[in-house]
Amino acid sequence: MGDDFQAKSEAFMAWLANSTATVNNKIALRDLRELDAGRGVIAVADIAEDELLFSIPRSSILSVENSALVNKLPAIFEDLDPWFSLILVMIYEYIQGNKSSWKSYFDILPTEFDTLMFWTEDELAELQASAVRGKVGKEEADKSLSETVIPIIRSHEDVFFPIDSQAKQLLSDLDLLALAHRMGSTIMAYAFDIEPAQTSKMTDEEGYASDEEDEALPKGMVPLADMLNADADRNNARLFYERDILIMKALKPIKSGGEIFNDYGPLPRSDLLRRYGYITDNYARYDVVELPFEVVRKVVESVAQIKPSIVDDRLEYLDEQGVIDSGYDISIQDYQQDIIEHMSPELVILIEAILLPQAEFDRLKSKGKLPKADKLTVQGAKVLLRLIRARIAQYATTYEEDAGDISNSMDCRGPVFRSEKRKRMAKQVRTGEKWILKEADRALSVVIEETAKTNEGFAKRNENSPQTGPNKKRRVA
Ligand SMILES: C[S@@+](CC[C@H](N)C(=O)[O-])C[C@H]1O[C@@H](n2cnc3c(N)ncnc32)[C@H](O)[C@@H]1O
Repeated sequence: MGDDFQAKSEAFMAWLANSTATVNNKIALRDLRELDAGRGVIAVADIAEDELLFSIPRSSILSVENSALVNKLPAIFEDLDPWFSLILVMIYEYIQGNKSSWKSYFDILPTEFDTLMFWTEDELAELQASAVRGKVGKEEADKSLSETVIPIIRSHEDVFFPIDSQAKQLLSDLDLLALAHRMGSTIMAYAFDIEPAQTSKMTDEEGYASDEEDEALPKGMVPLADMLNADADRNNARLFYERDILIMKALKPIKSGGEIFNDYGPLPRSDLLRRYGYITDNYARYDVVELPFEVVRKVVESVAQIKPSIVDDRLEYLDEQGVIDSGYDISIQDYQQDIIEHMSPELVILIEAILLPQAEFDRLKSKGKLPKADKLTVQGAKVLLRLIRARIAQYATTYEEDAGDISNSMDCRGPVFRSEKRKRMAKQVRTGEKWILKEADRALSVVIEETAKTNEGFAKRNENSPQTGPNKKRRVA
């Protein structure tokens, strides 16, 4: 079975060889469907650290810059963001069929996805109270694609549809919407942010760039570079941007037979599922639970010793100071360390600000100041504990109910039916989140008990600790 699959892989590699790409003969594109991992790149001989795996000319990248569409309709791209621009280019090139330079590449790109955008309501319900459900954005995507991409195609049908093709007659608006979703989801799971030949992008000392920096970069589909699967622990290759070519290099020695892995950055499993449609335990350490602002608000209102209108005033001030967010993350890690390390600093500030006596709050406000993010009082810890428990109660089942059942099937691979597989992945996500909440509950309870005796503030935040909370950064791909 799957000869078509193999033939397509071979045609793709032949197409690549016809460009000025170079591919090290120690690597090969392989069928990894038995591992439920589609295609992947493996080493067929031992590879040394820093060895070049392949290089792709910038001219082979499927991007706005390289597509004939930009010459035919330059004006449509003027105010269009990188996503919609690349979606349009991909639809255009796809519709050109054999006439597109990227035909062999399209032949190996997916037509179906397990990303959350394509899950049924029934499947999404298995995520229970995970905040990721609110991030799928299906309706918003339907609306924005229908209002931007489809009208552009319809008003330039002469350009988008080749005269001799049936596509114009055959593709209804609904078909175009489905095609736009397919291209959008391909971009989400496959595209790279293409750094210009001369980069001015700011990264921090760990090599992370802010989301804003990445969003500004044009997106492009980089053939072969996107055939690497990814793994947080087994990452052994990385793409480097040079003036005329992009180079994939080994970051460490790779043994013959080993898979070559990229890294998608420190993504919680919920986001891995949303963006890439798969999960592995190796990303569990990046899991977070979001405490939605509405839950925070309800809890602080219920515990505050002040009138609701005063709570509102304080929240307004906190908003001016940039403390209010749609949600606050708590992360996993090791609760032997200070619990406060794993809480969003803004959440601690918010809770402590609500608990302050009025005179103290007024004093801070008059100086434009805020309570310290590194000091949580016992009262603050109690509020946090209520918050954690309110969040736990939002999930339909308990950690214990879920955990027993997934222990032997954490990898979720193999020949299971698609819907069952999705539900099992959802269960892994929600169980990971419940574990964080359970650990936070345990750690807070211990700390409250111990520190209640002294009534001192506790849990100093280590100034050198990594940033947590809503402003997390992403590693440059
Ligand atoms: C950039 S592509 C990698 C190539 C892909 N396997 C293919 O056949 O086209 C990303 C997609 O590969 C799959 N994938 C990536 N890493 C994986 C892994 N470690 N295990 C299973 N699937 C993986 C996911 O479906 C993801 O959306």
